[in-house]
Amino acid sequence: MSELKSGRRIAVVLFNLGGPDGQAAVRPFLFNLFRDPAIIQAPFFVRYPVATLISTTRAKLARENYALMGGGSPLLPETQKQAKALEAVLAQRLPGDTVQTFIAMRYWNPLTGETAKAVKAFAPDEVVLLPLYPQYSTTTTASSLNAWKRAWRKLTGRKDASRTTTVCCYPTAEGFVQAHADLIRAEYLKAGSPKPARILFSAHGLPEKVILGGDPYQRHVEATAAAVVAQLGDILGEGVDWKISYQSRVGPLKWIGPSTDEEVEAAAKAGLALVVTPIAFVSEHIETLVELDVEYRELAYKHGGSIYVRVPALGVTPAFIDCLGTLVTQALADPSSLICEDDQPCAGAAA
Ligand SMILES: C=CC1=C(C)c2cc3[nH]c(cc4nc(cc5[nH]c(cc1n2)c(C)c5CCC(=O)O)C(CCC(=O)O)=C4C)c(C)c3C=C
Ligand SMILES: [Fe+2]
Ligand SMILES: [Fe+2]
Repeated sequence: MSELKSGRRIAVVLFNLGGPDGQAAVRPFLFNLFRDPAIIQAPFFVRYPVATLISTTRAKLARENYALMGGGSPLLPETQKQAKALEAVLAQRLPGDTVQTFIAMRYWNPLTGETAKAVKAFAPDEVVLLPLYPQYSTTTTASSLNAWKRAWRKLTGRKDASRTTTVCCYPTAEGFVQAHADLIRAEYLKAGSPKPARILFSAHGLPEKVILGGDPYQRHVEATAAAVVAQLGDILGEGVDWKISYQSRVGPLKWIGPSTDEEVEAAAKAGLALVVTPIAFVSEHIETLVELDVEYRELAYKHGGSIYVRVPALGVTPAFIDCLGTLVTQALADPSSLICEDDQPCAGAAA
């Protein structure tokens, strides 16, 4: 029997939010985002007009911001690089199997339904769902996984011969934490080890009511930051501290805090060098390249800050890709090993 015949066909589906691929896509992308019940918790007849209104009013500013990155979001090309790198790692680790990675975006191409068709055409024995959201949230992870479940069920119905395994979250996974710590240390040293300094872990925010409703995201972000801090004993301490803050607030609701803009302003006024690290995004996109690199940098300088260092997103950092590879092989070997790491199960654990 040939190696291929005896091996499994394994589809690994990477999930992310997606971003507009050009100026014309900005409004429909925003519409898709705001009509998602995971983002706006209201009945359809309210959500639809609200999505139309917000996507129309927000589109102008959003287009200007996407124009700063060449017109559209780099999220898909960045995710494609991660998918290729992961495929190479898995080809080495699972030499008897045929592994192919796929990308399913929630709000722009390649949309989940199209990806599900491509995965079906691949005829997998195993499907591993791997959200590129290390910290679980109903607004991201659950929304993406639910969209997948709907699309996959519609395509395969009762004839699904494959087994699906879900990696629900990995806020303190070893290689993920190590990759963050190494990147932070490298940037801090490159800046000349300034003191006094603050490492600011900036995560995408959420409306407070989402957290109060039981979403584990903030708890997961805090767990990630604590795990990274535990690796940074050599630079933290005398004259160097750390804090978590939340960015990218949208809409009139109260969001969790402290907000990154307030923290940047406060640190700059206090004469602290800032080392800002995106802790909940695993690739570069509008929230890192515009919000962190342009808006908050300007804010820091405006308030007297002189050193503002931005730590790159993880991208294809080998320790991170290796960690994704481990999550996939663990999922294949023992799906029950994928319980949430703080022993408080999140909704995705049973998916
Ligand atoms: C941890 C990741 C993310 C969470 C949690 C999240 C929640 C969330 N986002 C919005 C509104 C917007 N998000 C937008 C873009 C965007 N957000 C994330 C990640 C998380 N969002 C990513 C990866 C991106 C894509 C960036 C790109 O390059 O295209 C946008 C569009 C940009 C803008 O207009 O600012 C909006 C709007 C809400 C309301 C929310 C939770 C309720
Ligand atoms: Fe989880
Ligand atoms: Fe967002």
